[in-house]
Amino acid sequence: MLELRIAGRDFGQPVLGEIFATVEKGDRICLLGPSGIGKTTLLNAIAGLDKTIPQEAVIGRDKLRVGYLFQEHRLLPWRTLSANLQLAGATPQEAENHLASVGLKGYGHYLPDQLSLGMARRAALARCLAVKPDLLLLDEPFASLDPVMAGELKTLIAGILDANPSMAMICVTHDGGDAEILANRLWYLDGKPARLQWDDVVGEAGLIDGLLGRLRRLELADS
Ligand SMILES: Nc1ncnc2c1ncn2[C@@H]1O[C@H](COP(=O)(O)OP(=O)(O)OP(=O)(O)O)[C@@H](O)[C@H]1O
Repeated sequence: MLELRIAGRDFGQPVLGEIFATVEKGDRICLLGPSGIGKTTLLNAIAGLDKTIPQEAVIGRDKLRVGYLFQEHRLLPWRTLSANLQLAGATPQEAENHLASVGLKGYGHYLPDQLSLGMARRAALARCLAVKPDLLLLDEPFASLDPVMAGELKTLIAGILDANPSMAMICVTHDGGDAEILANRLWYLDGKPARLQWDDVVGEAGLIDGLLGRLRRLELADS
């Protein structure tokens, strides 16, 4: 459904090197890698937000609806949640339904600033759903949430993916444990410039244990 042929990206100094990969329907990819290595840069390139990356570098994106959950909620602060979702393409009823599906039933008339961090993150996720995405891009969706809220959001996202088996997801995370719950595939970005050092399908418990073991050893080596 998507083919990446990204030649690279630099910001004065090289950040991303060549990135070659494909994303198929139903792929649930967790994108891991050291802090500052270029994970958000790669997500922006995939989303088409980085205008320095030629369109031909991300083949198939023009046919896809993409929902992007940024690190900040990026809801329009002067519009209600329902109005924010309607701007993304939902009808008023669909907006209510999407909000209910993320545990915000009855909050359609709230303004983003009236929400807690966790609620705002879920409202932003509802806005992603309003796009009816083929591809969901999540940039550290659990960052800054307390463990209970993070756990609830993880379960919510896993439920959304289970209910939409053809939807693909790429989720940036620092936590290999997230991958155990969400991923059927792992990307590991590293190097200067950064490349996908691993692109592994998670088929069996043993394989994911092996991958997470490798990751933990790298984390230990880093610290
Ligand atoms: N707009 C920009 N202008 C200049 N440098 C940038 C810009 N965006 C990113 N960078 C640089 O590119 C590198 C990669 O940044 P990026 O945010 O993609 O990393 P990351 O892996 O997502 O980091 P983290 O895990 O800490 O969120 C960093 O050195 C960053 O300073």
